[in-house]
Amino acid sequence: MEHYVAGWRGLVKFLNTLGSVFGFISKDAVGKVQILVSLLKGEDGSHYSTIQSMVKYELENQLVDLTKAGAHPTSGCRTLLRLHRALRWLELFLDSLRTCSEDSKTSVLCADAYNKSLSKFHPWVVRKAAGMAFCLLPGRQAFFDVMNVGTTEQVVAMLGEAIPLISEVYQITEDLYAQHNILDIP
Ligand SMILES: CCCCCCCCCCCCC/C=C/[C@@H](O)[C@H](COP(=O)(O)O)NC(=O)CCCCCCCCCCCCCCC
Repeated sequence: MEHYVAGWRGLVKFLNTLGSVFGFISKDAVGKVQILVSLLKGEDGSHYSTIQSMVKYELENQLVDLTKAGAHPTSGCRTLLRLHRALRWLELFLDSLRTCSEDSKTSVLCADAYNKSLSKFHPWVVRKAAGMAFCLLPGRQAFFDVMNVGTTEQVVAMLGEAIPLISEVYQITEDLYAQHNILDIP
């Protein structure tokens, strides 16, 4: 969990460098990261050291709203699920950045990745706002420059190393949630 949270903090930091139009996205992600940190640092923190132990603890103690929103709007399971769904978007987006041609538009790649993943969990108004924000993404080269990794080849190589790790984390979480039937927490 500590590493999961640290990873998200790094992503949010990067997102913040892209400008204030992404503020509403960053704010939501920060809020969710903050919920997980509070659980991890709270008095029941020992149960939150791994995603597996969190799921077990919260389910065994009825700390999750399973069918309709209720007493536990900020459960660890619900909160992490929101970030988990966003991780799938990230995986698709980074993979398209890695393999795209020089003249590809990041806004289109980002919107395609979003439409294939996270968008299905969002209401119309959020989808619209996200679509508008995507249009303001820097172009491919400028985007690579802010990543501050080096040449395009170095960025592509870094993404080639990072994406399989993101996929692995995504898959482990997805399998765990599927096994406990908690992929639809409201
Ligand atoms: C680089 C471009 C960044 C575009 C980000 C794409 C994701 C678009 C997400 C739009 C979310 C809008 C904000 C509102 C979300 C919430 O309604 C919704 C549901 O929560 P609720 O059930 O508590 O209400 N929240 C979510 O789905 C969680 C969204 C978390 C988004 C985190 C995005 C982090 C982006 C990190 C970018 C890093 C790029 C790295 C490139 C090297």
